[in-house]
Amino acid sequence: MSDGAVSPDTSTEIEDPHEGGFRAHTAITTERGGPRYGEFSEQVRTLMDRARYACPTPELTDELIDQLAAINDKLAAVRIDEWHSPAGTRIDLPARGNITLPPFEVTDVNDDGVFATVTFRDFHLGGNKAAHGGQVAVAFDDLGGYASAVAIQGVSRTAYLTVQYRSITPLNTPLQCRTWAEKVDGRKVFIKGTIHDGDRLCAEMDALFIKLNPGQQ
Ligand SMILES: CCCCCCCCCCCCCC(=O)SCCNC(=O)CCNC(=O)[C@H](O)C(C)(C)COP(=O)(O)OP(=O)(O)OC[C@H]1O[C@@H](n2cnc3c(N)ncnc32)[C@H](O)[C@@H]1OP(=O)(O)O
Repeated sequence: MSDGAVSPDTSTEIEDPHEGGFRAHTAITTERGGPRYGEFSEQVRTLMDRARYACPTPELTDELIDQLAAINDKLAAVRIDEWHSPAGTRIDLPARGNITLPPFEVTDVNDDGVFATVTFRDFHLGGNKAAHGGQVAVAFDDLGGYASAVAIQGVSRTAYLTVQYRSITPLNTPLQCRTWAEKVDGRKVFIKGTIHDGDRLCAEMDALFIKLNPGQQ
């Protein structure tokens, strides 16, 4: 750490023996970042929402830059590796606490796949109040990876992922996402997915995930 500051979190920055690019033994947690980490994530998302639609005066922009720079300095001082950060490992929070994903809540995992409620926010705007197509693919990639992990009980990477955009995917609306393994052929896991707004199909996914070999990055 360049400024000599020592964060309590960095004490957990230990090398974890692992089998590939995605670590099979990434420690999931409900505690990292403290009991209010979910509120912190929500504030970050709200910041992105507000920034997306804000038109600040030049004076307010100056003020915000200073405030955000101060916040960024505080966060830089507690930077940690991806395997131990709360973002991505807090399984009690929407999208495992990963603020880069459209927030989703997994509601069921069973033989029919992974079922989740996903809500695209203001900052996922593509245009005319619809979600950006790339953000729809992000949701599918993560929840498709989840379905692949369930199917093979291991880690995989996306080889391809195609999305058919069937109708507008609305913002700020809880949507029903389902992803499931259609077929497993050796290391190849063929994944399908849908996102619905009620009865209306918004988008469909067709993807191939490849199970990583031991030691594969
Ligand atoms: C409670 C907590 C739950 C936690 C859940 C966590 C979920 C997290 C979810 C996060 C999710 C995030 C996920 C992400 O974001 S992953 C990030 C995005 N993906 C990547 O960066 C992947 C980049 N590509 C690669 O690394 C390699 O190409 C891979 C690993 C994919 C395959 O290279 P590898 O050298 O290993 O394998 P191979 O080349 O011998 O191929 C093997 C077989 O596959 C067939 N093949 C390969 N590619 C294609 C293709 N494009 N179309 C059709 N077929 C294809 C191939 O013909 C062969 O078939 P066959 O000859 O055997 O029949």
